[in-house]
Amino acid sequence: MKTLGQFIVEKQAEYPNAKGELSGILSSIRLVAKIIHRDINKAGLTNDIIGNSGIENVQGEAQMKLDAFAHEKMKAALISRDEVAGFGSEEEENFVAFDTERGRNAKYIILTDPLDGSSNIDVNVAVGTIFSIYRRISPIGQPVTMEDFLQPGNRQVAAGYIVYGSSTMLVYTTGNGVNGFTYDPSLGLFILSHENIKIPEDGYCYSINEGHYLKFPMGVKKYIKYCQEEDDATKRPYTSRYIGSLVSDFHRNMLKGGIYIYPTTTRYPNGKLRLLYEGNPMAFLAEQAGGVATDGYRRILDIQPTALHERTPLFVGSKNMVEKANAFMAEFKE
Ligand SMILES: O=P(O)(O)OC[C@H]1O[C@](O)(COP(=O)(O)O)[C@@H](O)[C@@H]1O
Ligand SMILES: [Mg+2]
Ligand SMILES: [Mg+2]
Repeated sequence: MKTLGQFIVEKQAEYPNAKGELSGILSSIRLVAKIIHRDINKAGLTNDIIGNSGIENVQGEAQMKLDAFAHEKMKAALISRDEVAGFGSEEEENFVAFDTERGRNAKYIILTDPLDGSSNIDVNVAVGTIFSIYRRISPIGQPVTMEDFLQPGNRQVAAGYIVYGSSTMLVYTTGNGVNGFTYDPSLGLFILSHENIKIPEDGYCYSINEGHYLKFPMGVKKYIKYCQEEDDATKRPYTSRYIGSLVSDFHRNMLKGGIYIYPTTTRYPNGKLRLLYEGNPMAFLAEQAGGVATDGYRRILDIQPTALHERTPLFVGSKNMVEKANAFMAEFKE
């Protein structure tokens, strides 16, 4: 049995010239995971984190109480770190510069989706937390600026997610592979349970909200038809699996193989998912595990962001499946 703490000490050399700095941030994220795990597991008993918060978030979506709760816990945990200079969140319109002596001299910024899968909170279906870490590019000694947050995903130094499912897991990368840790509430520890995760090159399911089918790009329609036609004597059909939490669909596909697609739709002409705290961290993790992540045409990690909450279509998962879907997108490029 190896705890997250022991693993971090053992892998210190992996952190890009950040001896122990990233480990400090990860230990704060681990703390947040424990708090959210504890409160999610009794959510049904209280009204503190069930239901809408009563406000609309910057996305124009009804914010759930747990969205706000998770956001506050992440912010509180990170603002107290010597290593963190600022914070960008799905739940806050602008980034937050930690404008203190400590914050101005800190080296890293964090982007987060504090609670992913909000539509599932009240119905006891798995949800998650996503984080993405960059070194700042603005000069040390000053408050961070928007340019620190608008870096392409290929500049991430770490990324990960927590999935609050049948068990709570923390899965992250620092650019040297992907490792998964399962939380043992009886010990209060995250234990290494999935070392060096590699996503199968092919998989068994596609995760797409087919409610938008009629408005999907032709390439996506053709890919869905391809998945269904694969059902013959030699090959099991691809199964449709859509949980409605990116973290949960992504995590299953990481372990079993599969593809998650959220393309452009009428309601989301640029796709629904946000590039900075959903697309980029998941793309970094997928590539580190041998998978692929595109917007249907371009590598997600090469996209130059222009706004904190900009959205992107997302095709992510098993190499062969994403490449096949991209081939259909190219064939029917509109
Ligand atoms: O309900 P839809 O349109 O299928 O969208 C589901 C997707 O939206 C999301 O819930 C968006 O994330 P948030 O819950 O953090 O806003 C993803 O987790 C999920 O994959
Ligand atoms: Mg989300
Ligand atoms: Mg969210």
